[in-house]
Amino acid sequence: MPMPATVRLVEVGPRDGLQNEAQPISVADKVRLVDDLTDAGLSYIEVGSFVSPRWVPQMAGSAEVFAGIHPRAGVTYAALAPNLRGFEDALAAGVKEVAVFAAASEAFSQRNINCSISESLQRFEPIMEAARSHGVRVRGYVSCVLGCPYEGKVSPEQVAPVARALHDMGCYEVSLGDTIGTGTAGDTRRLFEVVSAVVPRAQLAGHFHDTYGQALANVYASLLEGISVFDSSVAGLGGCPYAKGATGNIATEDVVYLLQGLGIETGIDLDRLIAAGQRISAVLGRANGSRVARARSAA
Ligand SMILES: CC(C)(COP(=O)([O-])OP(=O)([O-])OC[C@H]1O[C@@H](n2cnc3c(N)ncnc32)[C@H](O)[C@@H]1OP(=O)([O-])[O-])[C@@H](O)C(=O)NCCC(=O)NCCSC(=O)C[C@@](C)(O)CC(=O)[O-]
Repeated sequence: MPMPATVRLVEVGPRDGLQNEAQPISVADKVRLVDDLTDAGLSYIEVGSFVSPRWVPQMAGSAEVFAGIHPRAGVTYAALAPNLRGFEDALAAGVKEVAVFAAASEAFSQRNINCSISESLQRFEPIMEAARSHGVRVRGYVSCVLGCPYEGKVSPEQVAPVARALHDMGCYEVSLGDTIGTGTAGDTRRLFEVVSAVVPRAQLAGHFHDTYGQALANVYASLLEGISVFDSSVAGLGGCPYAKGATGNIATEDVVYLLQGLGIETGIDLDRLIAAGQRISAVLGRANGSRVARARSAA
């Protein structure tokens, strides 16, 4: 399988990254992060979520964040919507692209969105219908594709039908999430081999958390499988509120560095990206989770 010539990065730091922070983060700081990422050349930024504030308090101000950012032409600013209520709130906030999220494990589905996998898929149908009528594009996520915090090992055969269902209902792309970061490069290759039999590779994305330090290897394994879209988080921010012990996503800076070394263009300015990650890390009072950013900032 030839390596892709170009790669698109989906920046999930403002959403997947910040949703897991216990401390309050102001709307102004969130807006600044999104604007910094826009300036760094990211073409796709997941800005927030229209979910229940009881479940994920940190995403409560997402409409205000959307109102405050300075959108740039050609950049997609997206939000998560778990149900029709979330979709309608996103639409009212001017959101043009949403993501629905399912899981490959029943226990995670219950803990994350309070329903079974099949109920979640039924819940997404009215979102797809409303999205079609409003010209809103919908991306799909499957969580726990390589392991579940409650059920342990998850097989690619469990993932494939969920990915297929999202694709069949109209998600233009399905992102496969290693929520707890236990997957290895071998697991990742097999995952894409199996799932690509039901969803074309060009419509699959990789979403790797770095809990076990395998995320960059998993991106490389995915490239070998012809996958060309990856979710990542500036400064490696993040985790998942319903996956105890899960660390952040793979750091965007580290993926950009890997891709530059492979001669794969992303259009991202690494220096500006590092500056964005340093700024938000300072706001949060935590070490930058990107190895590249730490090395460059120490130099
Ligand atoms: C799905 C629900 C809402 C079900 O939650 P529920 O409690 O079953 O919902 P409900 O329909 O029974 O409603 C309960 C209350 O929530 C309200 N409500 C209902 N919907 C909304 C909404 N959209 N926005 C705001 N409020 C809402 C609703 O109005 C009601 O309010 P009350 O009458 O009690 O005052 C809840 O479980 C939820 O919000 N879950 C979100 C979980 C979440 O955001 N998880 C993190 C994102 S997924 C992730 O990070 C993984 C990913 C994507 O990154 C990939 C990976 O790494 O795996």
